[in-house]
Amino acid sequence: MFKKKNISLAVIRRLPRYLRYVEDLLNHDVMRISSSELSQRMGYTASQVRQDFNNFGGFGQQGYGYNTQVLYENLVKILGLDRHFKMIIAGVGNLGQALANYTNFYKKGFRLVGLFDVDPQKVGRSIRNVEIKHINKMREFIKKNDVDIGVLCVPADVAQEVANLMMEGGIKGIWNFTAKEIDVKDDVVVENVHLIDSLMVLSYRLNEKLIEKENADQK
Ligand SMILES: NC(=O)c1ccc[n+]([C@@H]2O[C@H](COP(=O)([O-])OP(=O)(O)OC[C@H]3O[C@@H](n4cnc5c(N)ncnc54)[C@H](O)[C@@H]3O)[C@@H](O)[C@H]2O)c1
Repeated sequence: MFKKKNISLAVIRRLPRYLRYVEDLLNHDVMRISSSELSQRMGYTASQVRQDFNNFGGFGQQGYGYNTQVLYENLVKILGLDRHFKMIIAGVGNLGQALANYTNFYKKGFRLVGLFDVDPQKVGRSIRNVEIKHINKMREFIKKNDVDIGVLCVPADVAQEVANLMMEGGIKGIWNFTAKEIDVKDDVVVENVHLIDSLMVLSYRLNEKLIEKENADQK
């Protein structure tokens, strides 16, 4: 359906932002947008937007721009959001519980089907009607339910061990929140998340502004 070539990770990382933006246009009944308007509003160049979309065949028409509904549907397909992936969380502590309670994942097609922990105080309790099971039940659960994504929210020192259990069950993708870089089989996809990286980028930009101000004050 779409041109499948080696799409750079930088392009892929821009797609969710396009989707969010186009979704917002649709919510405001904007049914059509030019690439220059889209780019201006998003802070990209028009040629970048065209290039990004051309990776997937391009969805615009010369002189018309983009039909926002068509663009939205294409972005959903490209991102695989129409597949409704099944997801489990291993480690139901502060972060695991926050993620389990975040209903927007469900709205985007990620279905939370299992929660796993070792803590006897947590096992048996439920979050949003999903029961927390002991980690020793996870491998069979993944197999039986054909789970796609495993979310790793355990302490770093057991991350690889828990990731191995996920892979033995046949998990296809791991969303790794731990600080540990995990080793995975070739057919398993890993996405590492470090909120602190984003905070450090904020710190960098804040620092630049403060330096600018300090230099201006000294003049
Ligand atoms: N990437 C990020 O931005 C980010 C942000 C916050 C936390 N983290 C990381 O996420 C992880 C969880 O953080 P937290 O604050 O929720 O910690 P937490 O201590 O509140 O929760 C950890 C949970 O893992 C469980 N656990 C321990 N060993 C286990 C095992 N072998 N199998 C299954 N469950 C097990 C514990 O019982 C506990 O419920 C940590 O590795 C932390 O560093 C990452």
